[in-house]
Amino acid sequence: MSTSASAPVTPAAILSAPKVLLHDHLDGGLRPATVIDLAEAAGYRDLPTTDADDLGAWFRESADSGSLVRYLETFAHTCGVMQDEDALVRVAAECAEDLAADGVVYAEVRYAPELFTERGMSLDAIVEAVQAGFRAGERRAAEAGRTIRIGTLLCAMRQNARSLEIAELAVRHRDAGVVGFDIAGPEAGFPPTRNLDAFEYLRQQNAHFTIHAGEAFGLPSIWEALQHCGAERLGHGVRIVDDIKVAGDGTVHLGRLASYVRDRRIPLEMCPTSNLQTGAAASIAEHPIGLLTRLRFRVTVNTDNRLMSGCTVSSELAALVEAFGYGWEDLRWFTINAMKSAFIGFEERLAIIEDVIKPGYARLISP
Ligand SMILES: O=c1[nH]cnc2c1ncn2[C@@H]1O[C@H](CO)[C@@H](O)[C@H]1O
Ligand SMILES: [Zn+2]
Repeated sequence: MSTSASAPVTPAAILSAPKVLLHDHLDGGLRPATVIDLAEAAGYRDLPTTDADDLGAWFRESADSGSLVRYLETFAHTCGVMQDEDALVRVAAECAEDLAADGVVYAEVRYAPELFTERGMSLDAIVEAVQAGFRAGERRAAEAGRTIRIGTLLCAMRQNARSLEIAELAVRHRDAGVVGFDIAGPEAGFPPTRNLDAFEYLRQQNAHFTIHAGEAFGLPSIWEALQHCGAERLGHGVRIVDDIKVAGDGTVHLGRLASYVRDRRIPLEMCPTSNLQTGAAASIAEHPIGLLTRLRFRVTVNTDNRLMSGCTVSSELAALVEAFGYGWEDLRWFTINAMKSAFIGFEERLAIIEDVIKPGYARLISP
């Protein structure tokens, strides 16, 4: 709860607060005008419109389908224009700039390299281009007075059978800023255990990974991700509420899996607006993030796809403030939860918490 001496928790004040983002897709965060420019440059002719405002609205409306599978169809157009080095560098640089402008101080941004090979780029060249773009964007943000650091996660697509190859790619580039691995794409019908060899390899390599689980499918997916695959974090993980019973008198009972997730402090990369669009939750007020926060699960707040969901970290936090009445202590808690759960080293995480996050919120809590 905010104290009387604190700054009011307005959207503008939230924008100024330091924030941490763990779950954001590079190919779900392009500027609409950039999609149009890149389509023009590459001779990509399938865009539904070449007006930037209309295109932004088209992405938001098309993704608002109530189904993950249909939500994912919109990525054909972003991936369609991300097939050469210049495009990848530009998209990654703009991503870093846009996140910095939103007040994000540390972000882990993910994408699936296998989706950018249509015009012949190699997987290694794709990773190098995106890394170069992130570094350029960090420099431009610094010139504009904002410090941001971006770590990269490489995704393998659940429906393809390339996860070991992508896991090896992630390990090959770990000293250049690839900090982890993920599997993404349609969840139903593609359980995480299809990729056991990749997860086994990553564990042998002391590498980090998260898994999209408990979004479009329920507890078995979360259980497999944790207990068969060894995921350190859960992408979304919202369906963990299926293992929590709240009685009429308010008494809460956690099943064994929910207890495990809370006891082990497994980070939940929650993405409220995205979940409304894919049908995983009916409204922000009814989103399980309210209950999970109250029960002190390790909740983090994320964007998933800024283009398709028309959101930023600040707007997601503002929506939670409005729905649940959160104050600065709650927003700081989400932010520190996220920083503690990042895939960079302990000392680096601690430095951002002590030198950036805590002083940033202290200014807002007692100005
Ligand atoms: O919420 C999600 N759940 C599952 N897969 C997703 C989600 N958002 C995006 N992608 C998928 O991840 C790929 C790599 O970035 C995207 O191309 C999209 O297909
Ligand atoms: Zn996602």
